[in-house]
Amino acid sequence: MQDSPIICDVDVITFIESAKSNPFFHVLPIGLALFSINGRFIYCNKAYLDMFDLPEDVAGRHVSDYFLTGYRGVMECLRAQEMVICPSVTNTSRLGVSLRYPLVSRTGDLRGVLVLSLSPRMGRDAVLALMDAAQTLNTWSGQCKLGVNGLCTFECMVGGSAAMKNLRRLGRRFALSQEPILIAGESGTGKELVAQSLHMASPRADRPFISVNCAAIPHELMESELFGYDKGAFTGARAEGMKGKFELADTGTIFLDEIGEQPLPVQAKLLRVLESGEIQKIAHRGALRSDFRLLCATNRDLRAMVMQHLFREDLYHRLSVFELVVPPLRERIHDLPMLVHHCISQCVGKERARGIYLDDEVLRAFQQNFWRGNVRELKNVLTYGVYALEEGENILTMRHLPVRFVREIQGSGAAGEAVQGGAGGVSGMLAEAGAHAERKILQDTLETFQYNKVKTAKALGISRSKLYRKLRERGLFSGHEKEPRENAQ
Ligand SMILES: Nc1ncnc2c1ncn2[C@@H]1O[C@H](COP(=O)(O)OP(=O)(O)OP(=O)(O)O)[C@@H](O)[C@H]1O
Repeated sequence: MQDSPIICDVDVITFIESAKSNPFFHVLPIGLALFSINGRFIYCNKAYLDMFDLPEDVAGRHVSDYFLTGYRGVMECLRAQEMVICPSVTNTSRLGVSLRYPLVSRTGDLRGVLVLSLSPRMGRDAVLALMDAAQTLNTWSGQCKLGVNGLCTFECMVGGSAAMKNLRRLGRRFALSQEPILIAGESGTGKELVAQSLHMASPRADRPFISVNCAAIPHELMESELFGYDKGAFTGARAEGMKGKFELADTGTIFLDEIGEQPLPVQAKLLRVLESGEIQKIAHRGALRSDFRLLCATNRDLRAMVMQHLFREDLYHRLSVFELVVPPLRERIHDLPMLVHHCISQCVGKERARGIYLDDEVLRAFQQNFWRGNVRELKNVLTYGVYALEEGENILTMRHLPVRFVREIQGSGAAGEAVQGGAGGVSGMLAEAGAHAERKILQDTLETFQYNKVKTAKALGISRSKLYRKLRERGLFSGHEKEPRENAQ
């Protein structure tokens, strides 16, 4: 797979004439379409027509006559002259996954767009595997592009670990439903990116995405922000009234970040909106309807909040029909090299990033660090490090990293081994190698059993409490879950 344009010497018309008369294109199970530089259909094979239920005489019609997101995809591919992957949704709700390549002649002239489409009905697993492959290649080639409206997509989210693959796999499936999704995970793990990716993988991808950070809104303003108000609602209100976020999200998605920060009275109103689909705008006679899809995120333990009567139980159950847990960075340390590459590229551009390396000591320290601030912390440390490089320097060493970060990892037992490197002679090196091997075994077994601690402990032949102890020693414990009592199995 490549992101650069496909260079074609073959005349597009000649290609179409031979495609039309070649039975191979009629039996090909992959949808294939060609668009002109104005976004008009030039050619579609049978699989494409069937997949999207298009008429046989579609040639000459514009992509926007039939497609919602597909339209934006083709036009973005023409504009940016880069590969664009995102779902194709027709205005009759037929769904496929499409890869769009710009066709450029040797002299650099844009000739059109070649679209390859796969139908989820052809085998969802095959479609997901293809999208994962595209994602991995995109990340490594530094070509990770945001979606057509600047939002992140699952293909752009960096990470090839089993945990991230599982997150993407479930996310793409859940995205197709209309039910709310609760995104849980520590701060800085990428919950907001997951929310954007869910929207982009949903049939509403071309519709509004309204993001609300509940922690940033004072409690007394929350109701008016979410549900809006009519003119003259209260002193200090805008004379013309204000649309609430739910109203703005009509036909699209509303994302409530830090949902755990909602005050109880607003939680009650939220539940009513979810159950009835009706919004009660302040000082408005009657109710308004809004067709929204709700996504929420939290870094708090909502179940514990329910027990403490800080979060409504009925709302919790309504929100958590689908729950996606974004794993902390230390539980997907295999993603570290990819993320490092991605963060440095974002900082200095992909050309310069290719020449920047981490020395072994830094790499070991990174692998063994607890990463309390997750990807956000990694990004900050690398940004500091890259700017601390002197002109002509290419290798990031410990002396380029923030003093606070270095002190922290020197203070933590696990990372101490990393920072001191082989300074402890043969026995130090053996201890380090042993710790490294143990960490790898723990990590691999956790991934094999999808982070199920009971199964992992059983497979390793140790008690659950010993497993937790080992995870903590090797910097793999998320601290999110409750630990079993000593002797518990
Ligand atoms: N898988 C990823 N690929 C690329 N960048 C990522 C990934 N995960 C996180 N990031 C980056 O890390 C930073 C934090 O991500 P984000 O804001 O989505 O986290 P969050 O979990 O919503 O945090 P918070 O709970 O504090 O709101 C962002 O700069 C984001 O771009």
